[in-house]
Amino acid sequence: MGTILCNGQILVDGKLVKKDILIEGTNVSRIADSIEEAGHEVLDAAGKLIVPGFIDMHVHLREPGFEAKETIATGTASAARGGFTTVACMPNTRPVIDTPETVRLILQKAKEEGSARVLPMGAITVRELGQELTDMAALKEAGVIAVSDDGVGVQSSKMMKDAMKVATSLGLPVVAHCEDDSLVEGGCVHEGVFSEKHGLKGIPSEAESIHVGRDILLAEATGAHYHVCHISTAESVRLVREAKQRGVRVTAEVCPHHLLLCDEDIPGPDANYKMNPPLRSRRDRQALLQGLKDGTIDMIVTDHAPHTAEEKGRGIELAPFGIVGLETAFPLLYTKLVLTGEFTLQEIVDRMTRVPAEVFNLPWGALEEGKSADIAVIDLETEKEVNPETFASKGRNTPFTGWKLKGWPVLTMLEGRIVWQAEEMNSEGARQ
Ligand SMILES: NC(=O)N[C@@H](CC(=O)O)C(=O)O
Ligand SMILES: [Zn+2]
Ligand SMILES: [Zn+2]
Repeated sequence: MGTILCNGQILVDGKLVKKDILIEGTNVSRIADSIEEAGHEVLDAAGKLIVPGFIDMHVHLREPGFEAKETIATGTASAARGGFTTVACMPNTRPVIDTPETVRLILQKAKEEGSARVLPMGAITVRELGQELTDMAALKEAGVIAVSDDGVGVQSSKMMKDAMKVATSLGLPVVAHCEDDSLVEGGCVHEGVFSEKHGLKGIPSEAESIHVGRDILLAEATGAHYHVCHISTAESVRLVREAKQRGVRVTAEVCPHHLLLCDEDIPGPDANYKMNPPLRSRRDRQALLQGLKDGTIDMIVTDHAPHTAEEKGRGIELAPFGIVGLETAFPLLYTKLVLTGEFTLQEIVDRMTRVPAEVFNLPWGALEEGKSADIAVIDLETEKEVNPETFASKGRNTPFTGWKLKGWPVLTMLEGRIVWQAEEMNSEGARQ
């Protein structure tokens, strides 16, 4: 017996079209105007949007080592609630994902307890200390899909160049957290209007852009696929745009919070507005929107970075950087970028499905007959307030509390298995 998702709307060349979808086993077996076949479970998706499960190439699941912040079980449950079926997890765990054993542990846990598919990223350097390259061949063999020292920048140009050479020989993208430590020196927010007003140490834009520029040159020299993490400055966007025009293999991701907020929007010294890179200026935010629009920035990721309430309660200077994002990403983007007319629904969905799949050469991100039944069903009508108490994530650290949003995922399917289902999506039973 399969499942028929009936009467939902799918995106076809930018238009919403009503279709029935038959899911059998782990795959989509048929998409048609109407599927009347008897003997299947029927789920009524009337009026709902049906999209491929979202792919998030930048998530912190925190396990092993930081289970008070998040676990593979809670982080992937959070993903499922947000309509994500595939998440790439960053290696800044304890231990760092720098050995095949840790890769295997994560894959095993994800298989046993996960509500989303987990793709581990391996570290570039041992313990992310920037001193010695990891055994990338062994990491790849164990299942990593890319390498990254996310959480810190690779300070040495020589180390980064060597990393690119090895990664390229193995076909692994180099995913870079771009941050020059010598320019950061204890900053906690963007160096700009907010830092000045509150007398806080700022993080200048060049701290990021310098690495982007350096790494583009290194990618050009080595032929590496270089991917810029959480891009946040106008200068970084310009550098990526120019590099793409010259044919360098560079791709980039941006987070919803950088697209929707700037430092002027921070109401006060609240650690829920503290993340790395920080919320930049109004001009930077405009450059990110433009970069996403024109394809300079390829994809949207959350950089879901849960921390405990105790950690985030230490004040803006002492609290760790990071905010959660999986459960609010699509509603934020839909309400603030699609309903406002700045982006089309197709543009936003593509940057969360098809594009990350293409960039990282993954076989998911499309809703097609014969493909994996990774599906998100989304209610575009009901407005709800963001309430962190309802999150499946252990993290409550979000600046979006109380925002009134539409576009909430109500059902998520991973390889044909329902991994999140809002009450309103209860099955009507088998069709006779
Ligand atoms: N983005 C953040 O503010 N924090 C991330 C690290 C990172 O993504 O660089 C974390 O691990 O908490
Ligand atoms: Zn980072
Ligand atoms: Zn991160």
